[in-house]
Amino acid sequence: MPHLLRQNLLLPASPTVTLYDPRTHLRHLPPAYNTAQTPYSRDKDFAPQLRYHLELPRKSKLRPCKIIFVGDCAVGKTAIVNRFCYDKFQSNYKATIGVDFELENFNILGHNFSLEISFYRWDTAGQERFKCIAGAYYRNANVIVATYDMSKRESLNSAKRWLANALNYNTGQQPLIFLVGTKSDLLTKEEFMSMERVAGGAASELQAEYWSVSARSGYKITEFFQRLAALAFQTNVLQQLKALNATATQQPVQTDKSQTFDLRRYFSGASRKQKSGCAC
Ligand SMILES: Nc1nc2c(ncn2[C@@H]2O[C@H](COP(=O)(O)OP(=O)(O)OP(=O)(O)O)[C@@H](O)[C@H]2O)c(=O)[nH]1
Repeated sequence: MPHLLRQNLLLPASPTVTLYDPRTHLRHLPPAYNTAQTPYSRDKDFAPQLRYHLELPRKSKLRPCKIIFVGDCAVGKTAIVNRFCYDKFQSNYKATIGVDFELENFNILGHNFSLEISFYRWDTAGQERFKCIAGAYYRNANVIVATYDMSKRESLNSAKRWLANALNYNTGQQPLIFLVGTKSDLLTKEEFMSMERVAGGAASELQAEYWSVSARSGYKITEFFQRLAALAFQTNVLQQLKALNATATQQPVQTDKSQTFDLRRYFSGASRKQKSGCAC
């Protein structure tokens, strides 16, 4: 056990403490808002090959996940993020100027995974100077969250346009797409159900996963972010696994072609060699 020499006393080193937070510590894949209607996994758990890959001794560090929120001004983008990150809600509207940015750390299956969340405004008068950074904001998004205000039906059409614009900057990759209806607390039960039917249809067309939320009441905010983080994590790890497999198949290590290539044996063998100091 490592010791520290403090004031001539041998004291045990204090253990690294990771506080357990049920909001951000995930061990299973959280369900979709509507499990019958999602383009993504309907399983109750992560893909088996993901758990298998995470056990491998040689895997690269997980890249942070870039999430962009798009949608009309005042639909509630900032409020959703603030409710999840700080558990706070402000009823007075303060317009976002340029880009706002939040970092949220998850621990998924024992691995650290960060979400880089940003929301951006560039379409209002006097903010033309921010247009030049639009490309940087949109590009390389792992997740796009298109938001609309459930109490303003026209904002759903705007959300579709915002999403199309963001996708134009991400043609080389396939970001996860969510369509999120905000301010569900402002609707009666009938209005809510009617709006969900319309927006659910739009989400299917857009091949997006649909969620209704309320930053004011907190309705489905945590569930939404947990689902988003877990799906982004799974996509990230499976992409890494695919890249490793591609590299491994380009460098055959077996001469007997009748045997299938076992990635786990290959990497565990490599790590044993390293530990024993064998240079061959
Ligand atoms: N009733 C209700 N009001 C909300 C909710 N979410 C946001 N609002 C209000 O809607 C207004 C706009 O919210 P913001 O989160 O600032 O909207 P935004 O999309 O970030 O706006 P921009 O910064 O202009 O892009 C504020 O007055 C919020 O208090 C909600 O869930 N329920």
